[in-house]
Amino acid sequence: MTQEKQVAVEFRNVTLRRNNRALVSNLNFSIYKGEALVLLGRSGSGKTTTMKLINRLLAPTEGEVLFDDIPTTQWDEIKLRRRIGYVIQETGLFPHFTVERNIGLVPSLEKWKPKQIKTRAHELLNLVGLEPSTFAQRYPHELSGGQRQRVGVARALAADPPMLLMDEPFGALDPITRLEIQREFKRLQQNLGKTVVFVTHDIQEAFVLSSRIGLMHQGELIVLEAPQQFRNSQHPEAKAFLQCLEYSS
Ligand SMILES: Nc1ncnc2c1ncn2[C@@H]1O[C@H](COP(=O)(O)OP(=O)(O)OP(=O)(O)O)[C@@H](O)[C@H]1O
Repeated sequence: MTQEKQVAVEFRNVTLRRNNRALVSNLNFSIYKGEALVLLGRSGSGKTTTMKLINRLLAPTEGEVLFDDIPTTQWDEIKLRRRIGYVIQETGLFPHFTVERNIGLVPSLEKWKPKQIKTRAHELLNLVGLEPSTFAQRYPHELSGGQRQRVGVARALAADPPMLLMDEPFGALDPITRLEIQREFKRLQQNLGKTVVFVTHDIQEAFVLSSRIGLMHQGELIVLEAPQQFRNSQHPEAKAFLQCLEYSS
C-alpha cells in the first residue's frame, strides 16, 4: 500500500536577508509528516537559520514558510511554538529546577494538573532511558552531558508536539555516547511518528538519523535526497562530505 505523504512544513521561495546579505536564499522544499530530515552543511551554511524559520524565531524577507498549510507569520507565535519542540546543544535546562520540573515546564504552562505533570515527566524519563526514581529530583548540574541531552529531548516531547527541531543536540558528547543516543533517538522518533528536523555538520550522524538529507551550502539547499541517493550525489559539496565518511570507515 502506498501512503500519501502529508506535508508538515513547506518553504516557498524563502530568502532571508540581513544587511543586504542573504543568509539563506530561494529555499523551496517540503518536510513530510513523520520524516526525519537532517540539514547537513558546513559551519555558516545556513542550517540554523533555516530551522529558526520554521518556529518563527526568524521570519522570511521574501517568500513564506507554511506550517500545517498556514504561513508562520499568520500563526499565533505561542501556539506555533507549543506545536514544535526545540532541542539545542546546551539544552537550555533551568539550572535551579529539578529534572522533573524542567520536563514539566510546558505542561505546567498549559495548566495541566500537578499529578498529571508528574506522571508525564516520569513516563518521559523512562522513554529516554533515565530511571525516574534516580533522576527526577536531580538538578541539571548533577547529570552528565548525555543525561542532560536526554532530559532536553524529554522536555521537548512533554506536551506531545507533532514536530521537533533539533540543533546539533548531541554535538558535545563523546563518540560512543553519541552513537548510542543517536540510535536510541532514531528508534524513538520512528516509534512516536514525530516529524523531526535535525541540524548537524556530521555526515555520519546524518546517515544514522535521516530519512532524507538536505545539504546546505552558502545559504542554499543544494541536494535533498534519501541517504542511499545522497551517497551517489555528484555535487562537489556532497562529495566533499562523503569523503569524510570514507576516512571514518
Ligand atoms: N542575526 C544575524 N545577523 C546577521 N548574520 C547572521 C545572523 N545569524 C546568522 N548570521 C549569519 O548567517 C550565516 C548562516 O548562519 P547559520 O547559523 O544559519 O549557519 P549554520 O549552518 O547553522 O552554522 P553552524 O554549523 O556554525 O551553526 C552565517 O554566515 C552567519 O554568520
